[in-house]
Amino acid sequence: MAAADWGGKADHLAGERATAQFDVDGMKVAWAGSRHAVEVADRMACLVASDPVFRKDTRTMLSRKELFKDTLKKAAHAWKRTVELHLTEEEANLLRLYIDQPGYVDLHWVMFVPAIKGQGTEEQQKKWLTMAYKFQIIGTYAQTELGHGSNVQGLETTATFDPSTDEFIMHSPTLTSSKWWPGGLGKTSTHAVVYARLITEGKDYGIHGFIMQLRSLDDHSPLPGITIGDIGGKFGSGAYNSMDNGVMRLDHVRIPRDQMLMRLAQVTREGKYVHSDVPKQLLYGTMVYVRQTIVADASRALSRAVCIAVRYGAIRKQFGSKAGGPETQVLNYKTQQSRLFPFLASAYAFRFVGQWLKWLYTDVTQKLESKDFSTLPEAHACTAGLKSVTTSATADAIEECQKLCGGHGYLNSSGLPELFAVNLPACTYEGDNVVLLLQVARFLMKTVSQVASGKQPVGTTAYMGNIQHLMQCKSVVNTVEDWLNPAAIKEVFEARALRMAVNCAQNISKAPSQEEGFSELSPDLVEAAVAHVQLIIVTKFIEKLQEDILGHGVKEQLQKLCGIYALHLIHKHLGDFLSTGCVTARQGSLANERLGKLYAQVRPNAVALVDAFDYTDHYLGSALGRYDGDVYSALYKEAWKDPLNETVVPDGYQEHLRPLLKQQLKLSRL
Ligand SMILES: CC/C=C\C/C=C\C/C=C\C/C=C\C/C=C\C/C=C/C(=O)SCCNC(=O)CCNC(=O)[C@H](O)C(C)(C)COP(=O)(O)OP(=O)(O)OC[C@H]1O[C@@H](n2cnc3c(N)ncnc32)[C@H](O)[C@@H]1OP(=O)(O)O
Ligand SMILES: Cc1cc2nc3c(=O)[nH]c(=O)nc-3n(C[C@H](O)[C@H](O)[C@H](O)COP(=O)(O)OP(=O)(O)OC[C@H]3O[C@@H](n4cnc5c(N)ncnc54)[C@H](O)[C@@H]3O)c2cc1C
Repeated sequence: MAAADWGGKADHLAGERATAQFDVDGMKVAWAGSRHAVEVADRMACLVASDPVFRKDTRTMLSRKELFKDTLKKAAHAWKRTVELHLTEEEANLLRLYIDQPGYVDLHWVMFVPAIKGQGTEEQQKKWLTMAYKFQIIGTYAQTELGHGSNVQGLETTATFDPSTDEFIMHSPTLTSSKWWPGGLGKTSTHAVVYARLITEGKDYGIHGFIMQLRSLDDHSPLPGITIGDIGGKFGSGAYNSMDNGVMRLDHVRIPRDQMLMRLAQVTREGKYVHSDVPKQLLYGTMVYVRQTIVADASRALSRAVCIAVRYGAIRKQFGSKAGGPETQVLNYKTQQSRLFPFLASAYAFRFVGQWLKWLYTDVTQKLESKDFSTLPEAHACTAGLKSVTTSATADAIEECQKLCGGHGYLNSSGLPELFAVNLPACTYEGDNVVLLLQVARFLMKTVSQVASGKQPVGTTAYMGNIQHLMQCKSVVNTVEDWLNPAAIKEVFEARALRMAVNCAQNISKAPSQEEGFSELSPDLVEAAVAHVQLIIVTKFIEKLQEDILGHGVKEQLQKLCGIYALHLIHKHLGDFLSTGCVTARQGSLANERLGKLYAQVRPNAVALVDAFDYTDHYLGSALGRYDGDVYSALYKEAWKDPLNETVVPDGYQEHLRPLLKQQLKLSRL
């Protein structure tokens, strides 16, 4: 039966859209950041959706080889369209984003180019970036090794300077020093920024970046001394398997001295090591940059999952009234709302904190250019912490959205399994989330000790300066309505974060050494770091609401979402709030009561709130999340695309199924 026979072309969600109490166009602008951003995103999303080369509806059914080739085709076609249409950098980035298929180009643009920009001298940038911008070379970021990822200082690859030839000898001395994971390394990249221990005049100066050519620009074969390949299949069908994450071993490969990235440190012709007067942490600058972009990716991934689950929840009906009345939309169940609406609120919260983080990163970069390094530690803590909290929450939420969609959510055609598989590794890449939270905790412990010695903290830790008040204050909340007050919300989040940090600092000081104390207290430190990061997200949401927000009812909806985001965290982490004495049990239950009321107020706006993400059906890639809500026709149609349905009688019937059935039949007749 043809899919069309199951239903018409109507907008099955029209009724839902009619109940919205705000201007969806205005919300699109608030989400995107500006009218211009909405317009460019729309244009690029439509360009991708209307181009048959960018189809992805059968992606999960391709073999790894077919998928990889499809990724190469899409990347080449995207570049062709970029050149033909003279796309700006902003447009080209969006084009890549809406193609929605991880591939070598991500590493080239997101890591290789920024690493050279951040760590290369002007001369090096001119030489390498000119080629990289034209795709005459393809680059990756080769840091992680088989034996070490988190511990960057533990990397083993060596770069030994040979003054007799003015070259570095790049070498993998052990199996564990094999480069392992870099995206695009396996089969595509012609070049890489390789991180290795710099050895000159017999001394090991630690990790530095080097530009290496890996493959011939004529026939793509690996250069002499380089063994290179793909590390193998990864979690999920389709998903991150489009990326050729690679392994590489180097056997005394020589590169000219000027291929060491020399902005932060240099090796002279004679082999002298010279360090510039900049902090050595700038070597980690590319990671700070990418962590900041990952926060934006997380809000996008979360909003996609929420969009699918909300639209489907409005279509899916289960159980009716006892009197035989119509069945209930599953979105009307309070349990569904209490599981799903915090994710809707989180998507908006992460979006706004991501926009702020982008501003912070730009601000820090400008300061670094004028040799002001004072805000670098805060930028590191903010990017590390927000990357960690937003990606962990997003991965958990996508998984829960699959459950919220019931059985159909488990189908590849729901789009959710692939979305989960693609975003799950964000909890690990660019820094394991726990390792990054420990970096935040280290920053917090330093700040607490500075406060104790009378120094006034600034930026996202400024609240710690209010220590006298925050260590002993009691929440003013007395009624359900009091939880609508942003100042009351902010105060309890500040008090909780500060008290958790101070508790940790006090307990560490009782340990035999700072290091032992930090190690012993690390589970508590991770929780203190999470509390601090959640405070940042809540604060930035509240600050967003103080801006001019245009459009009928837009601000009101955002206020409700901000309330949901903050109050669901109080509900979820009530143990923290109670044990630090920031709220009483009664205030906790008032928060929960307020939350229930907010869910009810958001319910009629839920579909319009996900429409404001402005995603095309192509980008969503979900039979359940379609704009028109024609879910059942779509599921039915998608099923027939499966290769198993290419024949009515399956392959293998003659060899395995028929003989079995025949034999069993024969036995039963005996
Ligand atoms: C369908 C989907 C379709 C398409 C997707 C579309 C688009 C995708 C777009 C983008 C995707 C993004 C990326 C691509 C995907 C994946 C790529 C992945 C790449 C990678 O993973 S690269 C490898 C990353 N590796 C790591 O992150 C390693 C983590 N480890 C570290 O960072 C450090 O080693 C660590 C843990 C910080 C420890 O450092 P160290 O050993 O030096 O120790 P200390 O703790 O003593 O620190 C010393 C000192 O330095 C400070 N510091 C540390 N890091 C930084 C920093 N980054 N910046 C500034 N300062 C830093 C630290 O605080 C200490 O300071 P102190 O002495 O206390 O003052
Ligand atoms: C899909 C994907 C793409 C990637 N792309 C690239 C790339 O392009 N280039 C590149 O160089 N790398 C890349 N990586 C590697 C990535 O950066 C590392 O996997 C990451 O930094 C984590 O390091 P690890 O794998 O060594 O984990 P490990 O450090 O071995 O972590 C294992 C466990 O130990 C815990 N742990 C580790 N240290 C501590 C500690 N000090 N305290 C407490 N717990 C600790 C962690 O929390 C984790 O639970 C990629 C990884 C993935 C999954």
